Amino acid sequence: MVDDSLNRTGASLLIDALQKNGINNLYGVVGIPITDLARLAELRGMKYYGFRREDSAVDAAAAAGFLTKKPGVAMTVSAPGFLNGLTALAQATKNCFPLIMISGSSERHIIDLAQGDYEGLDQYNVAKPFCKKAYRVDRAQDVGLAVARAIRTAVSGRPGGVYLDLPADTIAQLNDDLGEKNMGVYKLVDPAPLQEPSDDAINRAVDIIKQAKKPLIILGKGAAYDRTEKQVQELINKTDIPFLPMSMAKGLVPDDDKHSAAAARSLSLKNADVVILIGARLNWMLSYGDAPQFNPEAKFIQLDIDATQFDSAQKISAPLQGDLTSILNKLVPALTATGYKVPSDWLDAIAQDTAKNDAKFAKRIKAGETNPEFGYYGAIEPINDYFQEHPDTYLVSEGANTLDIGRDMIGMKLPRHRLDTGTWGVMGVGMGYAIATAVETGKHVVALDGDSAFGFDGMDVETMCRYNLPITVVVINNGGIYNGVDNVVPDQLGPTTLDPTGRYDLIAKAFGGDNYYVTNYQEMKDTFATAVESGRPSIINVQIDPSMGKESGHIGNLNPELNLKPL
Ligand SMILES: Cc1ncc(Cc2csc(CCOP(=O)(O)OP(=O)(O)O)c2C)c(N)n1
Ligand SMILES: [Mg+2]
Repeated sequence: MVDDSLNRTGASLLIDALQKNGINNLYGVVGIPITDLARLAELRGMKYYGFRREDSAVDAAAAAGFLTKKPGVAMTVSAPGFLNGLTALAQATKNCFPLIMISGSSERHIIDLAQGDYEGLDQYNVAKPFCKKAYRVDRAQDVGLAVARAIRTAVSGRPGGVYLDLPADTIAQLNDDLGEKNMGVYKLVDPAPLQEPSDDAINRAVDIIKQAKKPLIILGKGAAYDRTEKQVQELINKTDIPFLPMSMAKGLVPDDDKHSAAAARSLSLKNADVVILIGARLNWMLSYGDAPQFNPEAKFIQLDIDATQFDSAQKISAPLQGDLTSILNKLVPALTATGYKVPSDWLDAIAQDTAKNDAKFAKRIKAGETNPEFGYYGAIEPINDYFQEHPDTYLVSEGANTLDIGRDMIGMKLPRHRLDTGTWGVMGVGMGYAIATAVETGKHVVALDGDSAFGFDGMDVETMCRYNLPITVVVINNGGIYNGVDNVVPDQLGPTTLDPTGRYDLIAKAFGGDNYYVTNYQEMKDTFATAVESGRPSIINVQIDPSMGKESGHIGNLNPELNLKPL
């Protein structure tokens, strides 16, 4: 009798269930009790990517979810490993990225009697506030169903993070309760069912838009995630309605499309009389839709998969609930059938403001090429030039000034090619996001980091080198969080001070990657394409002047100012 007991273990059933549902990449940090589980996954043909810290691994799985629309899957050990992954689980849920975080855990009776297990923690209950749903699977026979539930929960409705609690006992437990044929593992049917809005809802929205004198479309990362580029481009081309992309929606419509209002952001928000939110939430990033940023008379139309997003901060005059593609497949023909076109004076106003702001920005960029105090503009212009020539390169970015100036300077032409710190502005997502992007797409990835941001997960440069991934990390070193000079007590290290001349690039060299060090525009211009085109893991350390950078970049207004006077 062939001993097929391994095939009936919880571990084997977990791997079968993931593979049967088209999931073949695992991101994690092993240890008790998941090391053999990871080995078995590799034996069964899955690709396991081992990281140096769990938040990077879970961030990687989250980015995989955003890029593929299938849940990314991360695995951690119990307690400390689980807790390290929790920030990334919460971040994925906040960003609506589909993710399943699986953590080894303890037997219920040991936890519930507080008997003090090795790395014992009530993870199932700790996880609940930080994810869309938490599930615990105590019996091997339930593993197939647990994976099915986790996948469906992660991708259906508003996507997000799901926690799957996997006690050590379940991993090795044999499933003797089901027939040889049906081990409880199956391929889900329609994990994320389409949801269409009613005709009434569509007509209500059309009636409002066709009266609009100054409409504006705001594209959120939800519109990028749901692959709405075809419908959105048609909507814009047929009506001429101008658009504003939020950062991870950049490229859904090419940033250089003539309908972009990005360079006239203030004017377009302040004057729009109808604002059409497509997968974008009226949260802090859009000043909750309040004046003075927005027109107090503006009417809001919102397209979202989750009705609870409506009226989160403003009255929504035309709520459209459903998956964005289904909504747009009804809305676009209904609106274009009316023959509606935006009045030319609105387009002219945006075009004039765009020309004025673009001219100012161009001057700042030009000056950056020769500024003796080398700064962000001279450092990032070569990156933008490269992306205009090679739009199928992916960009991951984090930092404050580095993030904000990079977002304004680097035009994207393709959807889902930019990932960044998202709704929460979490530092330390860069390496995980970059590694998963390289793994999932096979394309060249540029990770544009501030020196502080890079410090959160820089050890995963070793991971990037170990898998020999085509990632070019650009560390903009201004010697600090925001800059290297804001110090209130002279001659001592301040709260935002970092090493002003540190050589972050040598970290790549330490692990077999390539390293570059630039101190001016021309050196960056000569170096950047070489590094990316090499297809090798590398770090470019860009040494800029420590005086460069504002407190908190473009969101300094959020800081409670104490108006301190330096000594
Ligand atoms: C997990 C977490 N901890 C702290 C913070 C607070 C923060 C926001 S931005 C930032 C780094 C800014 O410095 P950097 O050098 O990266 O960029 P630059 O402006 O170009 O100098 C920090 C620490 C956040 N957002 N997340
Ligand atoms: Mg910095």
